[in-house]
Amino acid sequence: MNDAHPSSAEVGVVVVAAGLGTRLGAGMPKALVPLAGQPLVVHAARAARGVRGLRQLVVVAPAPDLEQFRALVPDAVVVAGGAQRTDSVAAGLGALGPGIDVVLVHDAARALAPTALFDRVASAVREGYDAVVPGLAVHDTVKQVDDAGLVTATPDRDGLRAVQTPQGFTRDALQRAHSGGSAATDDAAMVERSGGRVLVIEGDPLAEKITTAADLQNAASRLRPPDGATLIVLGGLPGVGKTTTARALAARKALTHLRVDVIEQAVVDSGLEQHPVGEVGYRVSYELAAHHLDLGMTVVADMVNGVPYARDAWRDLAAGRGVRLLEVELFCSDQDEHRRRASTRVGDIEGMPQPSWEQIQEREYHPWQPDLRIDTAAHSPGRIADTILAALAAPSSGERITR
Ligand SMILES: Nc1ccn([C@@H]2O[C@H](COP(=O)(O)OP(=O)(O)OP(=O)(O)O)[C@@H](O)[C@H]2O)c(=O)n1
Ligand SMILES: C[C@](O)(CO)[C@H](O)COP(=O)(O)O
Repeated sequence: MNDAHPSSAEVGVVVVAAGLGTRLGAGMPKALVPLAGQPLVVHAARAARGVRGLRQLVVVAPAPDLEQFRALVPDAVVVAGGAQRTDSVAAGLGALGPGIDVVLVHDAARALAPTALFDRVASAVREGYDAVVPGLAVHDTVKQVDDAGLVTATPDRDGLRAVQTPQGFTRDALQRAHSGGSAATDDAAMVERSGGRVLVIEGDPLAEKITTAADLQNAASRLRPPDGATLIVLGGLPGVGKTTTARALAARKALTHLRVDVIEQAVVDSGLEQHPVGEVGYRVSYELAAHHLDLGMTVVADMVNGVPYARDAWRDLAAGRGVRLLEVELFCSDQDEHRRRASTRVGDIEGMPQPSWEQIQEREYHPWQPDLRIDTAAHSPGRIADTILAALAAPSSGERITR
């Protein structure tokens, strides 16, 4: 084991997407093949982009298609790959800028690997390993055979793991392994050969590789939303009535109410942070929302959602899971009424500070184009909930509505 990396280590992710996809046989590079309406490389980049401490995203694409990949993943450095996967990883590694200590190498073909897996791998590298690889236990008995098919060994399957990506490395270890000029079907094998210590951590069935048409179908069925799963994103300044609206919705329909204040106070109570806790509440909300959407629940995200980053994260999450998204902005057109609400409201979460009217007015809040804008000065909470449920029942028209 190497000396532990500081937890502030900056992460670079290399998504290798330069393969031809011969076994899939889609008539185009595999990373461009659509899954739930978006190319595999877009799914893979979305998950990679969420990893904590990301400094740079590199996508390695087939040489003739660089411009197409640049348009699909505009925030990535896109470089041309080589004939073998190892060559493509080397090209990606060469494109990484300074200040990166931890490198994650990921197959675009493992398009559904979740961000949480990237985070777990990166954290384990920071604990001080040269390489960290996610893997799943092998359930079949595996035989080793010779060229004639004769069995030469039956390894104990308890000691076997089928490994996945993202695979994580200290930058030094990965560069050392690649400088040896050898090749392998995964980069961890090269680190093993160069004497590095490689840790296998628990993988994720979602990170399975899409190799054949049947794999693509399986991935599509994982993404197909259970009937009715919908993400309702509420947004608006503190005191406009988001939580009241969410409660009115919950009284009418079984749903998951994700209230960021509850999460933030729990984090503070745990002693990990103090108010204001930064983005942790939002990040926990994204993960919980994904989990509940996968269970087929409708989820109401109740938080200010004032900045484009948060709104984009919700959009990406809904698109990635193929669920309907309804963005609802609540506002209070009557300033006196808004101020009255802000100054008279009694917090129902012990320990959670209430923002003052001045703090509310200074809160960062960018103009938005949601599906629905509702004036809470003009409608009762019950009426607002009914309006939102009516919008859910209607087929999505793409029209922006203000009430
Ligand atoms: N020369 C190569 C070969 C593979 N890859 C990438 O490595 C990952 C794993 O490879 P695989 O799933 O085998 O993809 P393909 O090589 O495209 O598939 P096939 O062998 O069926 O052609 C994929 O994301 C693929 O794009 C790459 O970047 N460069
Ligand atoms: C890196 C890898 O995905 C780990 O399972 C795998 O080895 C890639 O192999 P492929 O032959 O390029 O699909």
